Amino acid sequence: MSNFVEIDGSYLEGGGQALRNAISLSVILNRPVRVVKIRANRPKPGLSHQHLHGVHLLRAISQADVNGDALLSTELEFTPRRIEGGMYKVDTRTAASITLIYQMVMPVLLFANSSSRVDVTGGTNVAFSPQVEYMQQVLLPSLKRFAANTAMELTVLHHGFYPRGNGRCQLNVEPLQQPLTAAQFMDFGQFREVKGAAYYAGRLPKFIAYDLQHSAEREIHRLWPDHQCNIQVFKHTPDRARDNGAGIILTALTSTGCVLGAGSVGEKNIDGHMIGSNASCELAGYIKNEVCVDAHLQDQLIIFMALAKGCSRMRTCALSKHTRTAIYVAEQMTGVKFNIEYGDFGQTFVSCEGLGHFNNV
Ligand SMILES: Nc1ncnc2c1ncn2[C@@H]1O[C@H](COP(=O)(O)OP(=O)(O)OP(=O)(O)O)[C@@H](O)[C@H]1O
Repeated sequence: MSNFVEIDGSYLEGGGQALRNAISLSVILNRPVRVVKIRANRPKPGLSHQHLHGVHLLRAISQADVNGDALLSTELEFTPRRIEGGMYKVDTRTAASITLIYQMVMPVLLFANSSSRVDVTGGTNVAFSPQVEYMQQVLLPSLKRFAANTAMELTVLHHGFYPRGNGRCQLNVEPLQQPLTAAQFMDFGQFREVKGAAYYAGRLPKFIAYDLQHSAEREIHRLWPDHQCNIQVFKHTPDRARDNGAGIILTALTSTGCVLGAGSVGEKNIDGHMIGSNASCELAGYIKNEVCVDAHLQDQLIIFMALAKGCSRMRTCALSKHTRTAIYVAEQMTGVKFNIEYGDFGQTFVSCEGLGHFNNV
């Protein structure tokens, strides 16, 4: 009889995230996994470059046996061994999202037998994935709640955009000395300030970044005239970004240390006003509802909640399909149960008694 846990990649969101979480948990728990119907709900189903690079990176880290690791493959079997820290390098030669590759390895390397450095070349700011600044400013500080002394450091050496990529980052991870502890994201406290950056690079004109800045600041000042909203405009110099790119990243900070993020990367014929005001409206929604976890951080925290020792809780906005998918994968892989409750003003409360997993290597 097969000892693979089977994960249905078409469940709800039906994108790459089910695969990423399934393989990460497979490596951490040392449980072979078979993922079927990979990215079934995407126009081009199966593994894309980003997913394949992530799978190969985790294969190297865990000396896994892998079947089905080819571009556009819709089924993958992954049998890991142990988690080896060390130096790893990936060159995607595309604009594949660097942060989504990191999303796959970050939880794994916390349980490695030594320190790690993962150097990835690809896209740093690409659509439908966390911008690298989001990972630095929102995800990493939030993960500190699971392990105050977690040493994860993300450095951007070069920014890269769609379609060429050419971005380069380094992620350093120190392994945990004890299990992750349950994290609480329940107390919003008081809204303090909004910070952000409107950036442009390559041959794009300056006014795009000013449009992004003005429209975002206008919305925040209109709603909270007495609060600080400081959005800096800057140009990536050619030594920091070779190609055209522009976008905005905003964070709202609260008195209890919550960090909420919103932002967007410009595409062809970018309308700075529209993107800037969409980002600030998204952020304003979180602040008004006093949620502690934004719509994107939700799904990114699930794997850590499932692994931590004790009951983690989050107060967030409506659950995304990504989050429900992450919960499905975490429940199948770990056996933990997530509890979901609804508040009166559109908040959702998610809690979970985690595994308290620890790799004693
Ligand atoms: N604007 C954003 N800010 C932060 N995180 C984001 C943002 N947009 C998307 N994400 C995150 O990126 C991940 C995207 O997962 P998804 O499965 O859609 O991606 P994917 O692997 O590129 O797959 P696919 O190509 O199948 O969509 C999720 O974790 C989501 O929360």
